[in-house]
Amino acid sequence: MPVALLNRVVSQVLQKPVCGCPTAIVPIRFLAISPRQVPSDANFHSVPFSNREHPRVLITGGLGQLGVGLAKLLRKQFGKDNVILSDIRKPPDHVYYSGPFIYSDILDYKNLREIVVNNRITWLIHYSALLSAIGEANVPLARDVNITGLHNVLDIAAEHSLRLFVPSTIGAFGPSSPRNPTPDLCIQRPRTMYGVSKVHAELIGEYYHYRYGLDFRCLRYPGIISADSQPGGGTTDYAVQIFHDAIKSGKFQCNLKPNTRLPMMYIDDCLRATLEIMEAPADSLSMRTYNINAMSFTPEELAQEVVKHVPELQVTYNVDTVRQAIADSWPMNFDDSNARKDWGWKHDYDLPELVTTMFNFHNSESRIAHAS
Ligand SMILES: NC(=O)C1=CN([C@@H]2O[C@H](COP(=O)(O)OP(=O)(O)OC[C@H]3O[C@@H](n4cnc5c(N)ncnc54)[C@H](O)[C@@H]3O)[C@@H](O)[C@H]2O)C=CC1
Ligand SMILES: CC(=O)[C@H](N)C(=O)O
Repeated sequence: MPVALLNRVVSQVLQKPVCGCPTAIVPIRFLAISPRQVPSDANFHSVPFSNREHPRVLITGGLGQLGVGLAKLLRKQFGKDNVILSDIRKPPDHVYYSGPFIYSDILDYKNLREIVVNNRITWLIHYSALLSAIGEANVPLARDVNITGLHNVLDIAAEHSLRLFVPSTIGAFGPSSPRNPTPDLCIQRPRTMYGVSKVHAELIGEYYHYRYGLDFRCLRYPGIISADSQPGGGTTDYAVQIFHDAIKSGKFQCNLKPNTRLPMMYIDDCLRATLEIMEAPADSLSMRTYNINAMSFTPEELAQEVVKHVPELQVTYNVDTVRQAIADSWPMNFDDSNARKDWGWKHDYDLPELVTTMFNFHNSESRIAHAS
């Protein structure tokens, strides 16, 4: 590329758009600075995305606590065949027959690229990860999946002009962050591999946005509570387990201290927020990574609410030192005022509604089980 043209291109790239952030306005291939070393004349197979068309969505790590519910929500909105779930695990029957499923290991760059190309993907929701507690139990694997896997996803998303969503977490903060409340922008020095990998995801995602024009969007989720899916090895898992144990045995042994306060959210709010940030006009986003919040409670406060539905519940405490140390370094309350201001984020579920909804779900499930 001649120097004069290159200079013009670079100065265009650094122009400030309406949202106030410099965004690349020419395709990466013209700059010949693609994130992977691909030839500058390569055909990227990118499909122009028009607002009138439904997006073609790929969800990685889709068989965990959140992916199946998100696929259901997105399929309602965009059509069953436009949303592909993927994972390295075998899907249960009800998932396999509910819409497209494909094997995808995010550590296999070529396979992931092939899936994106062959299915004309325009949105990528990157859910694969090892969560906080399980990540501490297997640090090398957590590093591979959460960091190397993310690099594959980022490069493919940049090369194919995808809109990319990567969730971050309250775990991206650490003991030196302000904990009550924790704002969007503050010191982030997490002490887990999970947290370190998520800070890395936030930073490199934003870097790709400014450097290559990648449409990167990121929400920091609190601990998510769901009725019909199991958590995958995190510090906030107790807040899901208590419902199962209350119904099954009337006894619950909590692995965090009774006064451990953490931000939490019901899954429906979390999935709706994810759809909303993905659909938000780019010029409404003053940032690319937002805190979102709904409620904040301790195990003791949750148990008091659960006892209203299961009065005989007995709660004991047997503290897991690894999880407790993680929880003690995380935010107690999350400040999500920027999300509320910029793109209208609003949660629906506070603690009482959450608990009632969880019991309504479990009661209807057990009625179905008894009837059949
Ligand atoms: N569930 C929660 O409370 C929160 C979740 N998040 C984030 O949301 C995302 C989804 O979370 P969950 O569904 O709870 O996680 P999960 O742990 O339940 O599921 C993760 C999935 O990733 C898959 N996976 C692992 N290695 C893989 C690989 N090499 N290739 C492809 N897939 C692989 C696993 O098989 C699993 O199904 C994660 O990125 C997590 O960090 C953030 C904050 C809170
Ligand atoms: C809050 C999270 O990111 C997750 N649930 C975990 O506890 O690791």
